[in-house]
Amino acid sequence: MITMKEVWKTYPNGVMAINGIDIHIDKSEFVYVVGPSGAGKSTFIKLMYREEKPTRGSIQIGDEELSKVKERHIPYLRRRIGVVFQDFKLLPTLSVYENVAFALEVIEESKANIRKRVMQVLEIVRLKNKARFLPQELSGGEQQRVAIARAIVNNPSVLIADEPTGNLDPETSWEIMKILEEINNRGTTIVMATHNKEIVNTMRKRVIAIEGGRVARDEAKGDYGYER
Ligand SMILES: Nc1ncnc2c1ncn2[C@@H]1O[C@H](COP(=O)(O)OP(=O)(O)OP(=O)(O)O)[C@@H](O)[C@H]1O
Repeated sequence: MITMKEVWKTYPNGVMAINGIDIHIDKSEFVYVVGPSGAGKSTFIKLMYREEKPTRGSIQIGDEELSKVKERHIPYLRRRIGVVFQDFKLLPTLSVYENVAFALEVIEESKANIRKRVMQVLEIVRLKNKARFLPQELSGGEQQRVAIARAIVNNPSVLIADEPTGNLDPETSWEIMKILEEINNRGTTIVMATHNKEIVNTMRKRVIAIEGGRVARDEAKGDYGYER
């Protein structure tokens, strides 16, 4: 599903964030990306959704080579790769419904299809009853659930999450993890960068540890491994 071959990333200021990474992630895997601050986790993840381009090497998602995707085709790529961020990134003046529908509208779906699909995903994240609310009227956990709904509305094969529980309390973080696990159980590959030791150590999924821009550890039922 996701293959990185000899991937390197040096930022324009000369920082070498990723220094030769080779990994393969299969369909339906759930993978945690861990590592010390500044280790390159966000860069690794940004390369996967084509927010950054590698300086060298190839990244393939499904049968698509990311470096060959043209700028104008990126919205279509995001249809197959959903992304969730620590700070939710919802549009503040749009309702829950509109925030989720927006992702479909940019690729010109019909109104009837939009309505059907948006209500389906709001049901998955258990927010159907708050479709008309504005983001500011929701708790942090609810806002993150909207962001997840938006990320999966196009039924992507891969969901990428960069610290999705970073702004949430432990209980709310677990609610988010439950939803991500349900989405994973439906067949979506999930890659999640996190500093949340408790979640990683409880879930016992594949753990890729990045240190100094390289894979320091890659374990099938791994643990967090750092004091934090
Ligand atoms: N846009 C950028 N331009 C220049 N350097 C950057 C940029 N983004 C990140 N870096 C640098 O690349 C290195 C890796 O950063 P990255 O954000 O990938 O680490 P991280 O593991 O996600 O850290 P954290 O856990 O603190 O979020 C750091 O030295 C950082 O300063």
